[in-house]
Amino acid sequence: MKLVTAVIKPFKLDEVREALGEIGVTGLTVTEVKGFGRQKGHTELYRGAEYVVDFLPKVKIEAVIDDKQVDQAVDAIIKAARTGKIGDGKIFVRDVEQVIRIRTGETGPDAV
Ligand SMILES: Nc1ncnc2c1ncn2[C@@H]1O[C@H](COP(=O)(O)OP(=O)(O)OP(=O)(O)O)[C@@H](O)[C@H]1O
Ligand SMILES: [Mg+2]
Repeated sequence: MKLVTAVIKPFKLDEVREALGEIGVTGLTVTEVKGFGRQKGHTELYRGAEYVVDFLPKVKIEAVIDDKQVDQAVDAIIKAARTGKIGDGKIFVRDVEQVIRIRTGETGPDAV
């Protein structure tokens, strides 16, 4: 199992959620976050130097996904979240050791 974390533009949340739903992703956690990438959010020129003036609002989506579906999920996120403009976001993929469904005690991929 992998944890797929995507930081995206907030207005793309619905499209990404739908795209993940279509490929059978069963659960998601969504958090409002702020961040910056290579352009360092809004930048401002002051005496010839660029200064960071803000973090930009983004939405972070976290989904634990069976290994077999990870590539499909990443593709779906890219397709739904991409505008082609700067700040479209990033996707991080990490290994997940264990998942436990609290109600039933199921573990591993059955609990996802
Ligand atoms: N290296 C990173 N580590 C953690 N979070 C990051 C990293 N890079 C980007 N992010 C998060 O993703 C958001 C969107 O990043 P963004 O798409 O601007 O990346 P970028 O590398 O600047 O690409 P682009 O040139 O397309 O804008 C940031 O606001 C930040 O929250
Ligand atoms: Mg950027």
